[in-house]
Amino acid sequence: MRTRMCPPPSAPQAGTPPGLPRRPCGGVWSAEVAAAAPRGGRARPRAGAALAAGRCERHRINTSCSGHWARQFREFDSRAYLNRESREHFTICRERLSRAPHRRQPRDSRDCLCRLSRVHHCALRGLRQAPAPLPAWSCAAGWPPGYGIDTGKGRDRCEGRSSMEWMDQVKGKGKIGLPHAQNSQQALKEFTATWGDLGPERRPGTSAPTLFLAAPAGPEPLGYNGAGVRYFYRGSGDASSKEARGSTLTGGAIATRRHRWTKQLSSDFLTGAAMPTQVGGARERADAAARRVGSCAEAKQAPGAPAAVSRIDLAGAFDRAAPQFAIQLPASAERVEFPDLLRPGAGAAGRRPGAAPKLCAEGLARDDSERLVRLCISGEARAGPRPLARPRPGVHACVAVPASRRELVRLGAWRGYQFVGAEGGAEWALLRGLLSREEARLVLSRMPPLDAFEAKPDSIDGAATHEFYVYKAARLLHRPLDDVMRPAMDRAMLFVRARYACDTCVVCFSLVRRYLEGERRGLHAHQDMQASVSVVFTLNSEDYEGGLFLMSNYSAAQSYLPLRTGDAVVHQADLLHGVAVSRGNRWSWSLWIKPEAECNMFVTVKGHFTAADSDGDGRLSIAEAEEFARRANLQRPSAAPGRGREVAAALLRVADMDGDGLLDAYEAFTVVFKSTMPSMPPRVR
Ligand SMILES: O=C(O)CCC(=O)C(=O)O
Ligand SMILES: [Fe+2]
Repeated sequence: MRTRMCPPPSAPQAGTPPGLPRRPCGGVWSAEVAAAAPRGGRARPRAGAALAAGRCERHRINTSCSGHWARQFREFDSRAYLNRESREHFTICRERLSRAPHRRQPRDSRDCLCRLSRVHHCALRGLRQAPAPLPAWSCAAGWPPGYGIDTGKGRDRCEGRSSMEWMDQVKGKGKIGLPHAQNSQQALKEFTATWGDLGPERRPGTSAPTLFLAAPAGPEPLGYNGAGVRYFYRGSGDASSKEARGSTLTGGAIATRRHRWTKQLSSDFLTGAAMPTQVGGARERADAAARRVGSCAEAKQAPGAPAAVSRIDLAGAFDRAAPQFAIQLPASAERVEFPDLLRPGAGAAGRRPGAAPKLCAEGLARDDSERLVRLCISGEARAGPRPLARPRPGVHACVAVPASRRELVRLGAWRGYQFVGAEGGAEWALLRGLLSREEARLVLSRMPPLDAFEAKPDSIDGAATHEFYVYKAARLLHRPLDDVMRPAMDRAMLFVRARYACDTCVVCFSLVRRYLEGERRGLHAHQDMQASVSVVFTLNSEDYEGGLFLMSNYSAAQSYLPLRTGDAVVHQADLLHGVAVSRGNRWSWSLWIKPEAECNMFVTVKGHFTAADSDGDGRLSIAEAEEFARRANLQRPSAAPGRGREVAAALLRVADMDGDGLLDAYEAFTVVFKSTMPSMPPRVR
């Protein structure tokens, strides 16, 4: 291990404060270091911080130079939120430095460090000088212009918050950077009002979208998730590949002009794990990762065990940074025990044994118990894409069930329990057995054939929806299902009308979703922006593991509601939720409820679409899109009056998800959908 200083540069150094040695790797000491330097002594900033801030200081490196260099470089490259200018600058720096005097293989860690710090320094200088500053709203707490970087140490210049946390807050609550918005609904409303400004050509100085995570000059393709929140692309380590720009920040769907919608695991944002670096194959990678998570998280009924006992096999590899899994508490469970959590060496060949974990909490899960239980399992994980050199102790898996309290509810002749809770400030209610078991059985028995289900790209993840509509825009489409669903729907509406100030609310959409093995395994975390109130019924909890999860923000752990067949979850558009099924086939039935006038809008939009589609081929060309935009009164703030073609071009750019240059009805509806969000009626009870 060496601790020598870099050789002094031959040129005299300007700007070296008295009391400090000549700066070893070129440049000047930062004011911060100078201030921290003891009189006549030498500053000793922490090595990591010093590197990240571009200072060169005594530093010990105990690893091979090239490996260390490469690792640091990769980290910097992938973590920095670079806008285009910074990225170019960074690339130039990298190239220049690779041709610089240090080009020869570094002889030791000292040379390595010098080169490393020079790259950092150069790149950071580039960042500071980036001509396109981040807009003021990029961080409410005042992220200085031109400086948007996460050093990988979890800190940035955004008032001490890591940019990760900051992003989190933006995505989860929509509050940061939105000085006028009181809540995410309002924020998103403001956001969607600027829909026309989506697009790569947005320039600084134009009116800023209210919820926008990228520098205006950032990598071009932008997309938004189900909540209407736009993400920008994280810089990729592979600068040579344009496709690599598709590597995304986190959860939700990303749409680009060039690429179809891609899936993304939400967990990788915080952990940095399983971060796909290229769009090509991102879906496959996400699927593989989902499978990995699924396979490690099995909650099984032990063969021959009494029905009340459930067993968890932590099998296979799981994400060491954020292993998560869900179990369904068996409906009949009185006591839930996990006697054999991890059997060392058991299972698939090549699996590494882990130290036996211990149960840190156990819970009772009686039917209709006062609260839903939460179970945690602690242990040490050795599994993973690469075994950990030193397993980390601590809680590695939690069967997280949101906290709740139980209340008795009467809805007409129906009497039952509701569990109420809140996740990330968004309230939910679980109505146990709002649909009776018999009704659930009838619903399943009347299910239309699989090919009658829609397979359009889902607005959340772009994959086939596999959903069947019983009502669309309040119009009944399938009587056989409605006949058996109606009593439960009426009960749900009694509940909704009593709980929310929404007298004119109607069931605007009623749909069944299926999550079949080999077909669809889940739905990314999202908010239901298409409904004022959503009601989701569980139709067959016995047949699958996993299910509906809630999240308090996009980086938070998923907590699973222990739903049983017939249970209904009622929530509003602010609840972040998704679906993950790790085994079996799942069916759910959702009601999307909104004020009648807002619901009728779909009929109006459909009328506009049909009227604009002059050749009747079901798809709008740019000329037809112009007519559609005019009729639907879609506006683009920065477009001059009378510039209809410009509006239509922006509309196509934003809405044309399959990139065929035309707008089909689904694409047109989606964009209108997102630009006209429902109100969120206040809760009255
Ligand atoms: O299938 C479910 O349980 C929920 C579906 C959902 O969240 C949605 O369609 O928005
Ligand atoms: Fe949803």
